[in-house]
Amino acid sequence: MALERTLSIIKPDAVAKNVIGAIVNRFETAGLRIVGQKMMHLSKEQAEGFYAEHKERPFFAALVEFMTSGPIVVMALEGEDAVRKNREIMGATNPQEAAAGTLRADFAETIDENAVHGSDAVESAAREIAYFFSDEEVCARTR
Ligand SMILES: Nc1ncnc2c1ncn2[C@@H]1O[C@H](COP(=O)(O)OP(=O)(O)OP(=O)(O)O)[C@@H](O)[C@H]1O
Repeated sequence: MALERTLSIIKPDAVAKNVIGAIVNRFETAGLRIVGQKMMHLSKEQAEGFYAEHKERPFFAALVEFMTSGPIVVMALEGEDAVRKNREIMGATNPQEAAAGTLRADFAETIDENAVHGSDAVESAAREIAYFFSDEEVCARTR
């Protein structure tokens, strides 16, 4: 199985609930390693740029408003099959449909405030990691 990297975001609702550590623990327990991490408060332009593929969707303005409502934690995660594994740990986009024991089942209530983001493919992961991190900010785990 391939060693991959993926982007994870702990969204403003989960940061406000003070569950950063609980969420990080799920990733580490599943064997994913953090290779980049920072807290940011996105500007409107940064949030619009990140979610540009959704700009024609009816929920776009609300999504940007939510993502700029407070700080987030962005992480580059590395591991075997990291993209799929991260999405499995997150659960379905709509927390009402998320499997028991997933992050969205445990830490989110609604589809518009759903605790976490995870890249959906290796290609989008590379683009999304580069959106938030310079090369120097992503560190190889050498020991
Ligand atoms: N019908 C909707 N109503 C409100 N917000 C939505 C809706 N669909 C998606 N969103 C918001 O837009 C985000 C991006 O939607 P997308 O379809 O890419 O879901 P996802 O890939 O599961 O989530 P993410 O990209 O955040 O990991 C969702 O996480 C959610 O916050």
